[in-house]
Amino acid sequence: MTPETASERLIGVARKAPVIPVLVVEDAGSARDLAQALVAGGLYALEITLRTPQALDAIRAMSDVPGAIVGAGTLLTPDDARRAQDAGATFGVSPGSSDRLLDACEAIDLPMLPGAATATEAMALLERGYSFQKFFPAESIGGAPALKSLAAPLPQITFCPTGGVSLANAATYLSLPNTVCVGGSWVAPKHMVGAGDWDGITRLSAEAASLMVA
Ligand SMILES: O=C(O)C(=O)C[C@H](O)[C@H](O)COP(=O)(O)O
Repeated sequence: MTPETASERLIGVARKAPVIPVLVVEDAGSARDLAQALVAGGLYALEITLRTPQALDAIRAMSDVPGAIVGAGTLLTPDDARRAQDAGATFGVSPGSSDRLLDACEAIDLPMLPGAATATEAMALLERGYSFQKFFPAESIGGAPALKSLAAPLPQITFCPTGGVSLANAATYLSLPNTVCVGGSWVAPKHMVGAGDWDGITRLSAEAASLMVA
């Protein structure tokens, strides 16, 4: 899959809801309930980070939840991309990018949302064909003002800011012309997942889903 096609497809996915939950799953046994709770609130694209031993099993468990569009985050290596796809991930997300990782995702047709933190990184990804990028770690590299500044010289890049985004600042990002959605872990807090508070997570999901995109 070409980078152009990957970005186009993922922007389509990103437009389905203003927030992509970033999930760190410790217990694959509750992954299905978690995905159902988020989808019930109106968030469909889910990013399961490959940061826990249970992540691939969680992707497997979530991938047949009706309405869920399951992706894998924290993809760092070609092997990560292959294992995530084998488990059922339909897209990949990375905090940054490397040629090896992007080559692998293109070769196996896994649409990829690669990360950029500077104009130079964003330009390199654009040169390769990725017009949809994750802006990471959003809050600590200048937040919405920094992302707004990138929109002036690079209006052809659309971003999903992630890292430090919360209900309190998401609307500011979503009002930017170059932001189509945000990523964040706040919709599935560890204590609520641990307690199996699925109604509570559906409420957080619905609150996030009602945020307006400019
Ligand atoms: O794992 C990845 O692929 C990442 O790039 C990092 C995540 O996007 C952030 O850790 C989410 O940040 P918070 O919403 O502040 O918890």
